Amino acid sequence: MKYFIPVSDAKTIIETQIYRTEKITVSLLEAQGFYTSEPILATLDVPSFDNSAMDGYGFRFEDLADFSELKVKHIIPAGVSKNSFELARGEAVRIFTGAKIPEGVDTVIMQEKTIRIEDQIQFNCNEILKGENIRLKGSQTQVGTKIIDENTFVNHAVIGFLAGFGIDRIDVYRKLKIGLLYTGDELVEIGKPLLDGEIYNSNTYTLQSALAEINHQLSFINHVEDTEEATFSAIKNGFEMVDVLLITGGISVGDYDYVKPALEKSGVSELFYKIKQKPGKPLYFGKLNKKIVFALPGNPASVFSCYHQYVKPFLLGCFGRKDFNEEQDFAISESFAKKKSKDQTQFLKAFYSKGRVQILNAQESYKMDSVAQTNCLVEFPENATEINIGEKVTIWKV
Ligand SMILES: Nc1nc2c(c(=O)[nH]1)N[C@H]1C(S)=C(S)[C@@H](COP(=O)(O)OP(=O)(O)OC[C@H]3O[C@@H](n4cnc5c(N)ncnc54)[C@H](O)[C@@H]3O)O[C@H]1N2
Ligand code: MOO
Repeated sequence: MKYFIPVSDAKTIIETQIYRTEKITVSLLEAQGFYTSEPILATLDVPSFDNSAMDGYGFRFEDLADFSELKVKHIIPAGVSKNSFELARGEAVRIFTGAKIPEGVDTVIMQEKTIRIEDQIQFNCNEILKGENIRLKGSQTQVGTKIIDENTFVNHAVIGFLAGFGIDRIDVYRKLKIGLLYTGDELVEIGKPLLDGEIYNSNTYTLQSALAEINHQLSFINHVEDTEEATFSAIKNGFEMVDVLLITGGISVGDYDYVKPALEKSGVSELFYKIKQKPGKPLYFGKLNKKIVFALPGNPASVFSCYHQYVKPFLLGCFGRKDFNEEQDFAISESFAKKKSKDQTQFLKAFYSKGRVQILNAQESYKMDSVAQTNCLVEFPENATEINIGEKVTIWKV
């Protein structure tokens, strides 16, 4: 059991819990938002035959030495394989974009560069090179070559690329099943009026949309009453349905904070509780068999920061990703100087642009106005006591 640990220790502990989900096979369109679990090999040469890149005329380049005009003899639309003719000397074929190049043709001229008089075409031979406007078989990809690596994020571009090979099913890693419990009797759903002392639930919206941005969905979002029994049974039931349970609020030390005792009662092994950081000090990370739980502190900006620093890296890590948008050497701009005590990392809402980063006002964990403006978190390291203009810092893009 680790208590009140440095950020780096917390990240290491989380990393040791990252695991791969099973491989599943899904249809090409269903694969959107998943990561591939196997390399994919080309099932075809693409293009699978030599074809014309233009609407125009195809001919034998060497004929240009002997003929000042060519006679158009055959018509070849796309989708038609017409190779059953001999292209005689001095002849051309009328051909269209994507149509198969017939035997004998080695060059295509686009029609705008020609003058057609009845069945003859003329053009300036100096404007055309041998082989022009022909897309050669296998010039994009040759059959058997690797076209997609394992762990590739499947987006519309990848889907379109694979469709070009006629690939209709692919192997991907199953997505994690994630559920969300949120605690707090003061919380009201948007759309309902607020009574005195109540606030709108916003944390579940932050998390639901953050997960959507990484193509994950929540299996459920349940509001939990602030009682020990309700918290225990919500956690117990929640674990039955998911791989990863997220909880917000109720993880601190107040009389109505039942999450930690309920996790203990559910048999969860605590992997750490509390991090030397701001915001998000009382973050809890635990495990029940293979199932993972993150209990995030309820303050809205703590939820935002803990999601980016811990939850998202875990979820992406389970897909084999290690690119967590961390970038070094951003220079602090504008008149911002902040002192803090040693022994605490701070994640400061900030805005980066062109290698420079401006730390925003309103860093308190109940304030969301800076969260709405931020495009990165600046890491104010544990042992640093000041952060000054011009200083180079690490940022985490959000
Ligand atoms: N005596 C101490 N008190 C507190 C400590 C401490 O160390 N000793 N830590 C503070 C810190 S830091 C944090 S962070 C919070 C975390 O508290 P909880 O996780 O128990 O969260 P709650 O008390 O339930 O809520 C905190 C705050 O956030 C609001 N909240 C909660 N859920 C939502 C939601 N879904 N949407 C919007 N806002 C939400 C809630 O109303 C509270 O204002 O503890 C400090 N206290
Ligand atoms: O750690 Mo809390 O998130 O500072 O308010």
